[in-house]
Amino acid sequence: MNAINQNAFAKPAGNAQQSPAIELDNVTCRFITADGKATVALRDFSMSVARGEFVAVVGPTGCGKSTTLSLITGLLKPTMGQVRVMGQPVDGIDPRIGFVFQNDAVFPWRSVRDNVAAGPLFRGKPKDQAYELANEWIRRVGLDKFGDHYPHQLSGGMRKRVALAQTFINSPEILLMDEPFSALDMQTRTLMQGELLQLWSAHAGSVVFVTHDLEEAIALADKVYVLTARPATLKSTYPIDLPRPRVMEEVRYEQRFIDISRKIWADLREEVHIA
Ligand SMILES: Nc1ncnc2c1ncn2[C@@H]1O[C@H](COP(=O)(O)OP(=O)(O)OP(=O)(O)O)[C@@H](O)[C@H]1O
Repeated sequence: MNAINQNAFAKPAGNAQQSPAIELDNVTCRFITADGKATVALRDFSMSVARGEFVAVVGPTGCGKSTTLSLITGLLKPTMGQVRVMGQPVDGIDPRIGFVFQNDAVFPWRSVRDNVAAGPLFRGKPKDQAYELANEWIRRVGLDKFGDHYPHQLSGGMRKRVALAQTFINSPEILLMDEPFSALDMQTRTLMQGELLQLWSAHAGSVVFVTHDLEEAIALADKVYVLTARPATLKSTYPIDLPRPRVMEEVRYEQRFIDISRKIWADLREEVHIA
């Protein structure tokens, strides 16, 4: 992928006194299933993501990580507590938020170019401008030769690049990622992690990255949140003081990385066993 040094994330206006990008205050989220049973996914959970911060969320399977993202997007409302984005209570779908999920959100019947242009077109950009921007993003994610290809003609890693272009083209101030790379093989995954950091580091956006993979969380993030087994609440928070830029192929062999991994895993392991 080409080096990226232009703004993809919209720079938030204002100064350091601003509210955090995302705040969850004592949030509880309870689901009532069709047979009337209650499941508490999150309990009294608080989290704060600063503007420009890269936060990773880890926790045992089924604890409530994806639920956290759904609360930030406004797809779910908390049973108790408050969720704020840029200082305002969440109220419906916020166009400042972009998503990348495990499953590609590409339209299989559209070419790469049409997929990438879809966001700006939907937001009302004139067609020529939307396609000019799409071509620029296709180039930035290294898919110049594949603009006319369809998703089924691409590898998993290439489809993920389309997903990143589709998301970054909308200049999100907040990017929510739910195990975006977990379906990729190890090498492609490492490449994509590096590409994501390149995109993110050039901009002022905030990222919440949910993953099962503790090493991925540490390699990418400024801060790792460890959740408890369900009902999830915050178990601990770890600032990751590894210097940036980080080289994904090398960072996990550094002694500091190994020390941090060991510490967080000791914490996470207890919860995985409970789950
Ligand atoms: N819409 C829903 N209705 C009922 N229960 C739900 C709903 N969404 C999630 N849950 C339940 O809430 C709990 C938390 O789910 P969530 O998907 O947030 O966990 P997760 O930590 O992301 O899981 P995983 O690690 O397996 O991806 C699970 O027990 C799940 O079954």
